[in-house]
Amino acid sequence: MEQQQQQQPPPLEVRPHPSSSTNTTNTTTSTSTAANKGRGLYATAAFRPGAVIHVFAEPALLLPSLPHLALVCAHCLRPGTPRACTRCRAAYYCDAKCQADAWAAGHARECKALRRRQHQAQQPQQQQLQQQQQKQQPRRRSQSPVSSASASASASASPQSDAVPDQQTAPPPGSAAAKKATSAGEKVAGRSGAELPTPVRALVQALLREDLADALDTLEGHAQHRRELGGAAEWRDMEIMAMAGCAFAGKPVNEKEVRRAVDLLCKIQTNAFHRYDADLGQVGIFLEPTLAMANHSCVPNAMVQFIGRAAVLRAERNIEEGDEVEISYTDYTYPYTMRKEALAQYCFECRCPRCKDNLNVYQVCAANPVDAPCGTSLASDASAAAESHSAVTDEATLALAKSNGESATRLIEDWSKPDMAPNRRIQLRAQYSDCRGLVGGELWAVTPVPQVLTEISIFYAEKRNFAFALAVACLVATRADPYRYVAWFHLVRVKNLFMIAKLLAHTAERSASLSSVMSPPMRANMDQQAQVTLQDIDQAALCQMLLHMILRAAPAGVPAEWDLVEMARDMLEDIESLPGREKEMSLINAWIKDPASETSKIFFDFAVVQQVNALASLGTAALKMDFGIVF
Ligand SMILES: C[S@@+](CC[C@H](N)C(=O)[O-])C[C@H]1O[C@@H](n2cnc3c(N)ncnc32)[C@H](O)[C@@H]1O
Repeated sequence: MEQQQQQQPPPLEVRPHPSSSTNTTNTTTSTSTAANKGRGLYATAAFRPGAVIHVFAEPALLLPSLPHLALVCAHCLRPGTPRACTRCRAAYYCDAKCQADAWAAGHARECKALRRRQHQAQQPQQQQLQQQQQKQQPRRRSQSPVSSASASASASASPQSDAVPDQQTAPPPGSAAAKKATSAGEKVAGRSGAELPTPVRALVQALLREDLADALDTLEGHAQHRRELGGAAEWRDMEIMAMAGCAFAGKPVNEKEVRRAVDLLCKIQTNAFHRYDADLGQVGIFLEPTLAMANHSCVPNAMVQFIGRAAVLRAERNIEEGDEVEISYTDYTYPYTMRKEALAQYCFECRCPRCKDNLNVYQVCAANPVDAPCGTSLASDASAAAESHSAVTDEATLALAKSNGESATRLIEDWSKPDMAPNRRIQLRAQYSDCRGLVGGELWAVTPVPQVLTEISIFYAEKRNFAFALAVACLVATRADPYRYVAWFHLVRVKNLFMIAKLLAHTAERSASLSSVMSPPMRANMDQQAQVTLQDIDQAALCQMLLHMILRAAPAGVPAEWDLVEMARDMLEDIESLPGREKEMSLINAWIKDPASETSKIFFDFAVVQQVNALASLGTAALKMDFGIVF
């Protein structure tokens, strides 16, 4: 199926935004506005929410990020225990097939280039420092950073020697910018191929592979804008990386090459996707030239999901033929100013409805409903419920969502700094306390409340208090997720369903013994409530149905390769092999066969929606007792 889709041209057309006044291939000078978004992707067919628009199976660039080099396969980016390429030791693969495919796709040249640099990186540090000092002198007289690179290029033996700061652009010694610049130099100084920062590694590939450089040439990079407005230190970082890239790729480090390399870096920065893994975080970068034509909106009608090497473009809302297909470059549930900061790296200001009126998640949910087919959502009436939520109807709550959402998110980021965490429980209490205004206003879906609750659920699970972990996860899945991510198949929602299913597997197999840190009388009271709630629920049936919801949320045609689907299938096999569940199995099978029948709807509402909501209520009680805030 994947191959079939791959052979088909995408049902998409690349063309300039209707109100763009210039040919955007060359718009490198100014910040884009909504009226000048450059080119965009336009649908040549209609798509319903959840439909796969296209599978981009052959990325031009797919690269693990530096911290994940030894944790994911360099060819398919799947996590595991990959083995190193014995020649360069800078690429790891799951198996011989991935290695052979990667070799053919370009690693052959990269491997050679990286090995060529290996012995230089092993030079004694002292010797490198001496070289660096010798080369500093003449460069201080040069006018531009690029020409300074040119002056020293012929003498340059390693990327480190090219990383010497130019005085014209150097910030005052000891300033914050100077420290940053030094660290940028350190990023590449004396490193082996296996230690190259991800953008430099991407650049090396672009310099070695003409197909990739050609693809990048057609893309927007905002080089001039970045140079003029990005700040001298940032620009010098780019040049240092560009020089390192040239040196590693075996190119002359002269003005022309460095300028081209900086341009390529800008294009990579503007057009590459960051690939996230639920457990590992940002595992790598992905770039495909057609997909790179998709513009941004904070109320997007499409989303990208990564499966193995492929990027799957799916409709998030109804898309009609001729509509522009827009995706979100950042998490659209974050507060306005934080989205603005994140989007600044793409050199434009977003003017979507969410940004224009600084709407909260409930307002967006109420105004932009996405229908959920029967048996797919824990809150299929979320948009209707949002319409009457005080975050939509009451001015004071609206203002609270705006101001507290912003301030609490920034406070929580501060608490997440390593030196601010004396103890995990204290940290979580402080973070929950930062959310007290939002929780008091029943604003469960407003960032950072769901994020803090998810951390609390993980904390409970780590403490083996699976009942409370489950209850808090259900709170997120019912009171937050359907409002902040309106599409029932959104990855965050599906992952939270999986978290609930995994926790249910624990609570079902244990007697839900709870160990919280609250006072003994409270604990006794709470344990009892938890026990009663859990006893009332057929945990195996609930788990089984949640797993089937995950299977339904997978993109059609490519489910088998989706990690979540693989894990859900494994768990389902275990549950379905349990003896003595014939009655439950026949009900569940009827629901799977025809989820829209009246009996199935009643069954789903009772066995799933009501049970998860009962657990969510337990979650609010658990939070009050364990993380309660004295007002
Ligand atoms: C990945 S590219 C998308 C394709 C791009 N429009 C082009 O013509 O090459 C990202 C760039 O598109 C522009 N862009 C994307 N979304 C935009 C938006 N909502 N408003 C204004 N410009 C946008 C910005 O210039 C941004 O740096």
